[in-house]
Amino acid sequence: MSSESERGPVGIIGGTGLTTLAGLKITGEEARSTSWGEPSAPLVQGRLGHQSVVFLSRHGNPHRIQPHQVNYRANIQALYDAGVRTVVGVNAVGGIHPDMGPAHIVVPDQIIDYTWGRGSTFFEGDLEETTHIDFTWPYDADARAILIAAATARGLPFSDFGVYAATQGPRLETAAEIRRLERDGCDLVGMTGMPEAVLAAELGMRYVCLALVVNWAAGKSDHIITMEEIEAAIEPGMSGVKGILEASMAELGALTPKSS
Ligand SMILES: CSC[C@H]1O[C@H](OP(=O)(O)O)[C@H](O)[C@@H]1O
Ligand code: HPA
Repeated sequence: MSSESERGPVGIIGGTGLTTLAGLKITGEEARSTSWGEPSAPLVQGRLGHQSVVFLSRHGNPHRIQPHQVNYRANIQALYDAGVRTVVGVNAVGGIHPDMGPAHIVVPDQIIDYTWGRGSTFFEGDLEETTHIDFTWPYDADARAILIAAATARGLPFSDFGVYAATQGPRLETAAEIRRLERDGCDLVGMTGMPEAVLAAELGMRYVCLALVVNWAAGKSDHIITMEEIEAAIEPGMSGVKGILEASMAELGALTPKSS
């Protein structure tokens, strides 16, 4: 744990249904440029309770950037440059696991990357050495424990495990693709979990995913997936997500940076 005066801001990357963070007491806004390009939106600085927070809307504000076109490197680099060393990535997902239907909240413990063609590493160009980071546990254990405790205390429909399948999008999956992901051991499906998680790891940041199930994945219900269904699940579900964020911010902010 670090002392109050040493604390940097906690980063929150909001996704679908979380373009802005209600409850964040905004103190400033900063348009940051990075050597990887422009992040999706200006960084919004503020406080959740006593903890300073930097909020970034993954798909821009308004929501307009497709999942395969997000500049993940610029987003993570901009947060790093703003002093963020712990990041919560909030994701809307489809549920594959039979217990993970709409409104369920999950703190996944693993991820499988099915994306392609994205800028997925900072180790590129004319470098002096090769670097292969360990990525056995893609999500930070301490940050996971904090979110899990907050979700448990609030009595929300919630799972403290799950394998997130990161697909390319922007289309949703076929039923056969979902059956394949299930055979692979995936519990949830979304389009943005990678390379966000690995880029944070490459910079030595703590990264954790807080996922809200907004629909049954393709073929897991008796109907096709509609945006109306997703929008209906987002509003109530995100209020639970915000409650978890508020309840866990101080502890997340007190985590010692991994690479200090
Ligand atoms: C049908 S909504 C798909 C959209 O929602 C998720 O976004 P995010 O992870 O940023 O919350 C998913 O990955 C897709 O981008
Ligand atoms: O069913 C889905 N598939 C991929 N991404 C998603 N994001 C929300 N729901 C889904």
